[in-house]
Amino acid sequence: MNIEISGLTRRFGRAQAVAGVDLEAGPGVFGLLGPNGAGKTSLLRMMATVIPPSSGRLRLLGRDPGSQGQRREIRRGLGYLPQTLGYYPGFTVVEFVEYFALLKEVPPARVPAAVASAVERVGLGDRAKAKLRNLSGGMLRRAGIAQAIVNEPRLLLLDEPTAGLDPEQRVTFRTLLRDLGEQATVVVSTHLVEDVGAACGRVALMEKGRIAFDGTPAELISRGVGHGTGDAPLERGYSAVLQQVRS
Ligand SMILES: Nc1ncnc2c1ncn2[C@@H]1O[C@H](COP(=O)(O)OP(=O)(O)OP(=O)(O)O)[C@@H](O)[C@H]1O
Repeated sequence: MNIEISGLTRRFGRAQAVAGVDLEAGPGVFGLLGPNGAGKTSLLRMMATVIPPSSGRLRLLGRDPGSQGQRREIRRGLGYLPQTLGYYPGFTVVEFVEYFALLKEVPPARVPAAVASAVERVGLGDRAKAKLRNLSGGMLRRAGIAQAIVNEPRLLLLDEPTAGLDPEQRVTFRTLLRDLGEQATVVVSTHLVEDVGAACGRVALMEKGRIAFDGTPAELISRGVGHGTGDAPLERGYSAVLQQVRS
């Protein structure tokens, strides 16, 4: 299992962002849904080794992120696209992705090919030499995805990756997600239920720091039959689960 989590919590002062999560995941694309403030980003940040848990057990790629040496090994096999990623405006796309490849300790001889492949996979091949300050918001998001996949991670964590992507790019991106999920564990936090239906084999729905549903998209759809509100079957499943846990 690439992710092994039990009883995981995270507090920020008085706010209980994550309130006891149990989760195991191997390869595949895993969608993380939930309303604003449900705790998705906090959970992803713990899995990305960016913040430590307040309590509970967390093992990533079979290792303990609480140990400095093992954390370093995890980071070599990890890709993370945060909700907001800082960009150096004067960097070109290639320079930006290369910077992350070096941070993630990709062997230097392999860096140029790894960077070219990541840039190509997100459809920025023709903008490889463009400065980041000259890219659109959606293109910047794609550069962010390129840095996340440049080390061919076994654990890929994407926080709202399709925000800002145009419909054509979103469809292309879902194909990339499915490809990546053949080998890696890919966790995608999103507000777009279409992404989940099209690309995820499994979906969890978070509410108030806990997982209120964990199953296949088809199972989530079936929860909404005759219940829930929404225009699409997944939206009805989503709202039915939320109505149930809130009642
Ligand atoms: N750094 C922080 N300091 C204080 N409170 C925080 C911090 N990060 C998150 N929180 C709080 O923790 C809770 C969960 O937030 P989180 O960002 O994890 O939710 P989310 O599901 O990702 O929301 P969204 O869909 O809006 O991105 C919220 O109540 C939020 O205000």
